[in-house]
Amino acid sequence: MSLSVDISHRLGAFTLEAAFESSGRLTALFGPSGSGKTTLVNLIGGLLRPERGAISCDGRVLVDTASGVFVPKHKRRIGYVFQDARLFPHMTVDQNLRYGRFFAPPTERTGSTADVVDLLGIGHLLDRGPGSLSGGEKQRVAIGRALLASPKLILMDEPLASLDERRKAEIMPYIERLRDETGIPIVYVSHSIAEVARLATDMVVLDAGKVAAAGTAADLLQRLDLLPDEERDEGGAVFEMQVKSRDEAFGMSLLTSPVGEIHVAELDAETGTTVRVRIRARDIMVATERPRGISALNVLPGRIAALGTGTGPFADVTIDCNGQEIAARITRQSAATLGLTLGMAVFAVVKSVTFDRRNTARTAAGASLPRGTTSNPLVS
Ligand SMILES: Nc1ncnc2c1ncn2[C@@H]1O[C@H](COP(=O)(O)OP(=O)(O)OP(=O)(O)O)[C@@H](O)[C@H]1O
Repeated sequence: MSLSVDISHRLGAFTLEAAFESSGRLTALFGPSGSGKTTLVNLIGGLLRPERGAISCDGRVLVDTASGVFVPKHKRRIGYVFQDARLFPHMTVDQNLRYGRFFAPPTERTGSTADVVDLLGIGHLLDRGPGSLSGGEKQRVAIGRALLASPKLILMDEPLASLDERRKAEIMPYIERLRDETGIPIVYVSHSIAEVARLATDMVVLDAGKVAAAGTAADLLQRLDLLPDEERDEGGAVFEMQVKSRDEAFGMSLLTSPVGEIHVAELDAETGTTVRVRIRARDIMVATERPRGISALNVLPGRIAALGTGTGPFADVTIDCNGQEIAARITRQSAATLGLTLGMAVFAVVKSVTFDRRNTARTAAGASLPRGTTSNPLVS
């Protein structure tokens, strides 16, 4: 899919001026509260008409103020999933799903109800009313209802925001399946880096109504400068890795990745599976010599490709490992003590226990996150 946006729109004192293109399977709109994420989603969905500009999806013009085109929202074929599921309380789950189906023109219906029910694991809920469902189950039904309308695009506006961590973890695999198995592009609003790292292929960072950056999630998640202070600890590299072998006795898995082999603990995935792994910048230690006699199992040789020290207590070190960049966050004092300089040979040290389940996710076979894990020349 390709989504192309170039619009300006004023709401009271706030002005959104956004221009970006995305061809991702799941494009995250990320930014602090009030940065314009929902306004942008409403403009894409046709709930708002922009003062200036154009939006097109897969070459189909949804709005273009220059030529006077404005496709009304019910003709855009866009599925919406909101923070609250907004199911009809007087209907059963099955009736809610059928309601979604009603909006797909018969000739354009893709995917059977049975397939959607299976994809989202909601078969056992069909006769129940929304009042008896958990928050996560409601959201799965809301996704099913949106999906059954055979949309060309799905807009998800903070769909996990009202769920606790356990429910979030429960629903994430279904959003991954939606992303990997249906082929329907998703625009996903979030202000959680953990969510974006797990789900997004692409990312648009909004700040005060402007696009601060747009690109692949793998590239932008390493840009710690783009992240708000409270989320900076969550930033870091995201790679797809293959499970090479498992050591049942120790509960360990060995993964092959673009940065080298990685040992992780407690990964519930079979040999040969592709998993998406996040290496948070704050979980990396930097050593100028190969460490010996330490417990950390992952020691990745590399070179310093960028060094951001500034005046605060932290230093952001980008390490090029095997042609792939990894962001590390250490103290400025450590950077000074070690005498870190651009091009210096170093080792990135990562403890295996930092790869908990929150930092690993399954991906569909052949899913292609590493469009973003670009190869960068060594800076020396
Ligand atoms: N109808 C309106 N009239 C005036 N200002 C508005 C209107 N709707 C939104 N705004 C303002 O526009 C700005 C962007 O709002 P928007 O809801 O798009 O932000 P957001 O990034 O989605 O925020 P959040 O993460 O809190 O949901 C905010 O400052 C908001 O107060």
